[in-house]
Amino acid sequence: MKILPATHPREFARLDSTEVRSRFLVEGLFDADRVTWVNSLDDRLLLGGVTLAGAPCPVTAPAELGGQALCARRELAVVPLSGPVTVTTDGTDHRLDPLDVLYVGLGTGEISLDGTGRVYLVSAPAHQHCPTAVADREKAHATELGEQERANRRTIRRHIHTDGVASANLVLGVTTLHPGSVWNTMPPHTHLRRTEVYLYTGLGEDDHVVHLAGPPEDTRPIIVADDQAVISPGWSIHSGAGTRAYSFIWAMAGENQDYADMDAVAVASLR
Ligand SMILES: O=C(O)C(=O)C[C@H](O)C(=O)CO
Repeated sequence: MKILPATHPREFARLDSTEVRSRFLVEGLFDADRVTWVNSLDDRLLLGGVTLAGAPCPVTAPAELGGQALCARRELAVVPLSGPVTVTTDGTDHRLDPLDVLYVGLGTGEISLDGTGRVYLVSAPAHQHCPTAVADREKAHATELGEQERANRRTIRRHIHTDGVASANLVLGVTTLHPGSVWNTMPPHTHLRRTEVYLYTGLGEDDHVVHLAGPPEDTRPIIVADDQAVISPGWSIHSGAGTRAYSFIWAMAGENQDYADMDAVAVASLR
């Protein structure tokens, strides 16, 4: 498993683009038939992915977690990027369409995936059990944001959050850009109290997102392809412009679960 240690924000400014990519960009998550894991030591967010080909695929903990079951001290979100997919948790089946979300609570034993298509996994440490539940796309709390003139009209769906499917730590949702809009999260923000990961999807082979990362006064672009993720430590902005409309799955863990706990950054102050 690839492990991504934390980076000091002052060090960030000295990294070249290869080094920025190797520390913050998560690629190659969707191998066939077996889950690939990447562990960010920022808030111990564990990111996984697999491409299912019609056979059951167990979701087990990477060896580096110390030999216990994945949800022995963690919770998990399962998000099919294509599908449909059936997730079985301790003998119960949950059917998910693309961009539905299954929350899997602390203490769950056996987890397996079946179906076809790519499945994204996000796990965070948990200290209390919350019930396993489907947070489907149609029932998610949805907010419309942005303006056509700023090319940033988008729908933000919150799936795992304080007023929706409850969790101990993880907060997760899906933002979808309207056709013709390309900017997400601009004006940007930071939230020192939480790490956030964006997994961009729906771009196709030829389109990319220019994701902006780093302290607001010293940002760097990261060119992101379809089904790749970017880790944003609490000190980093996370915003991007695509070469077309797209969706992204945002997932956070840390000190609180308050979606609105953001430190806004003025566009004019960005460097
Ligand atoms: O488009 C947006 O704006 C977002 O989706 C913002 C994310 O939800 C986020 O960054 C939450 O901290």
